[in-house]
Amino acid sequence: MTATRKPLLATLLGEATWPPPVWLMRQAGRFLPEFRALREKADFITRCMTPDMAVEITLQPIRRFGMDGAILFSDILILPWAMGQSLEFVPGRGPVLGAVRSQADLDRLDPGRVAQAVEPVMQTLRRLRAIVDGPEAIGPARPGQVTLIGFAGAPFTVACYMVEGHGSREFEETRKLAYTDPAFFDRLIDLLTTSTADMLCAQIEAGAEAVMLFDSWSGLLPPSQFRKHVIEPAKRITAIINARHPGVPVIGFPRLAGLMAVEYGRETGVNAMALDTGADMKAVADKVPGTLVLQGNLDPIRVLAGGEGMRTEARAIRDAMKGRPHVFNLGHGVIPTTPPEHVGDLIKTIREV
Ligand SMILES: Cc1c2[nH]c(c1CCC(=O)O)Cc1[nH]c(c(CCC(=O)O)c1C)Cc1[nH]c(c(CCC(=O)O)c1C)Cc1[nH]c(c(C)c1CCC(=O)O)C2
Repeated sequence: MTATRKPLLATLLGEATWPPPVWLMRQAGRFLPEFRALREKADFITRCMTPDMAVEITLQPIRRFGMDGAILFSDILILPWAMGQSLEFVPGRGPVLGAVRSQADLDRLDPGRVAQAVEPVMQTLRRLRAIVDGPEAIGPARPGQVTLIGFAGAPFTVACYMVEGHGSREFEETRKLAYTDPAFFDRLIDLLTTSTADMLCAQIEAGAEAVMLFDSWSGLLPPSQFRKHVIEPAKRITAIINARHPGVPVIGFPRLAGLMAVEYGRETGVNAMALDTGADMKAVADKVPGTLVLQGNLDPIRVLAGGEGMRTEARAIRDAMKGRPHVFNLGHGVIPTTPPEHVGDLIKTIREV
């Protein structure tokens, strides 16, 4: 007797399932009216740190659409916050942090306090795992079908926000500092590499069945810096996870990396690589090992636009990946103004085979 495996987990472990499993980056978010309703009640960090709320927000999209994956509701900036960096999410502006630009700034942070600070997140995961593996169906998702995904920001992307102190298109201060004070920048990346690996392992111990490493700004780096600050840390984090939790898949997302994504996919040891909107999935598939699972990569604006154009493009991506392990997703997060019906239509389209 073999238990029916969860489609997303099976795919992340290398099985070519058909139709492909589907979930969407930022599926738990502002495009859902039920998310916006909870948003009135508490600020963002409180929502992340209150298990009742985080569990609810994680499950909202599953109840409506029955995606194959439930991604933990949290944020990549919870790690620096847990180390003691000041963090505020300012409506209309995004995250604002007390910039860390010197060794003295770094010395004020304490990785030793992370485990305790993120304990509510671990409680959220324990509760979510009990729910996804419980006897009750979650909306249209069948019982036992949903895979629980944990995540963290990759060291370079988290360093971008830590050093810059806010979002940016170019992160000039961060990239300049990597050149003017490489010793400091290397220590920051090193600290983030070990603490990110620890946090992802803790998420797995709390119930995450797969983990994703978001490197949203990796594409800003030239190849030599990309190898040093993107590929090397991802390789170390994956090796630590593999050693402590063999068999738990790691998804890497080197966003905007262009051709360097191929090197990332070949060298980091990740089980799966998420591709951004600009990548030609088929062309990448031809250049990486057939065992590397690919995830992606419909343009989020296609989902905003909806209609036959969205369905045609979604089918084209799905069908081009047939026969190889593929997780259907977007090339970046769901746009907050996306009509929820478009998301429902997309999930139905992927599964219509
Ligand atoms: C760079 C980055 C961040 N956070 C994240 C990334 C990497 C992915 C990407 O490139 O989008 C990752 C993230 N952020 C959030 C999740 C939760 C799970 C999910 O994907 O649904 C995940 C996986 C919730 C969130 N994180 C944030 C929100 C919106 C805050 C709110 O509701 O007030 C959500 C739902 C806030 C956030 N968090 C961050 C920014 C820049 C912002 C402000 C901009 C924005 O609002 O989108 C940092």
